[in-house]
This record gives sequence, C-alpha cells and structure tokens, in this order.
Amino acid sequence: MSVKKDAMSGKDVRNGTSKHFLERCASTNEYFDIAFKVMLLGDSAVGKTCFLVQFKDGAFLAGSFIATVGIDFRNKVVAVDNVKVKLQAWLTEIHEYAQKDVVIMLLGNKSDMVSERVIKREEGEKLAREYGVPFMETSAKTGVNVELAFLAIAKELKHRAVQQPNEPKFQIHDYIESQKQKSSCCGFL
Ligand SMILES: Nc1nc2c(ncn2[C@@H]2O[C@H](COP(=O)(O)OP(=O)(O)OP(=O)(O)O)[C@@H](O)[C@H]2O)c(=O)[nH]1
Repeated sequence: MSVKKDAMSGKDVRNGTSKHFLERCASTNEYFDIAFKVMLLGDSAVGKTCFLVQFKDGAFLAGSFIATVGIDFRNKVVAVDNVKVKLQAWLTEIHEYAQKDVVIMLLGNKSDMVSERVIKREEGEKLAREYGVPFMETSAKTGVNVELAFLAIAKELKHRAVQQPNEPKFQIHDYIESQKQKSSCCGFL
C-alpha cells in the first residue's frame, strides 16, 4: 500500500489551525478537510479489491474472482483527531514512480486462510524491515487489520500535513505494533 499527497484544495490546514474549510466528497457526500491518494499495489488476485471493499463497505466480496481491468476507484473519509481525511484508492498497476515523501505499508492479505498459508509471517516482517516500512497481516474476508491499515496511513498523512510545532512526531510503526491483531497469510499487497 502506498500513498502520495494530493493538492490541499485551497484549504488552510497549516500548523493545525482550526481554519478547516470542509469540502464534500462528491461520491459519498461526506465532508473532509484534506485529501490523499492511496494506491493498493500487488499481484492479481491477492485481494486488493476485496480489501478496499471491506474497508469501504464492511463487507467481503466472496465468490468467483473477476480481475480488475483498468482503474477501480473508491473514496472514503476517515476522522483523525477531528480532521476529516479523504482517502482515494486506485486499484490497478500504477505506472508512476512514487514521490520521495510517499507513505508505504506492506500488507500480507488472506490471513484467514491458515491451512493454505504460503508466506510465513517472519518473511513478511523481514521484507518490511529491509525496506523500512510497517507490516501487518490482514484479511479482507474477516476484516482483520483492514481498518487499521487505512487509519495508520491517514494518521501519518494528517500529522505530516497538520503538525503542531510542539506535537511529538507520529510514530506509525509504534502505532501499528500497538494496535494490530496477530493472525496467521498468502498474498502481498
Ligand atoms: N479467504 C480470503 N479470500 C480473499 C481475501 N481477499 C480476497 N479474497 C479472494 O481472492 C480473490 C481475488 O480478490 P480480488 O480482491 O478480486 O483481488 P485483486 O487483487 O483485486 O485482483 P486484480 O483485480 O486481478 O488485481 C477473490 O476470489 C476474493 O474473494 C481474503 O482476505 N481472504
């Protein structure tokens, strides 16, 4: 999962001032303060669409698998410390290089498929350590850690965008370690 910053749409959220000019998301009708783009990257069938649907609608898309062709585009607004952050997700292969300040997280999805596990949790943790990114195992089916993955990204982005001078830096690794549910994984997003 990776995220890059979007334009602030002309709102004044600098230094955490309370001057938030709420905008409304056209597709969900929800108000938000700041918007960021989220991209889910991974091999076909690892569960990117299901992961997003679980986060957005709280439901699992069971049944026959239809590969996404083109861009699958959804919006969701999450609240972080009273700031409404809009996350847009682009589900497709993204032929674009990430910006330097991109926020990246490694997810091992399908953690509910215990007996069919093909990748050890330790392997995921090792890979994440090599790249210096947070890692967690998730399940789009049961919902384990789905909300947390998006919330951690939203918190990191919000803290970067609306950082108070005396506020301690948000530690995404620590936050995830304290919040994540351990489970048993198969495909990497
Ligand atoms: N058991 C289980 N099955 C899952 C999970 N996530 C997705 N699936 C199943 O895996 C298959 C592929 O899921 P998709 O979400 O369509 O995969 P995708 O990564 O979006 O695939 P592309 O569109 O080809 O990129 C579907 O049959 C889903 O029902 C999960 O967490 N657990």
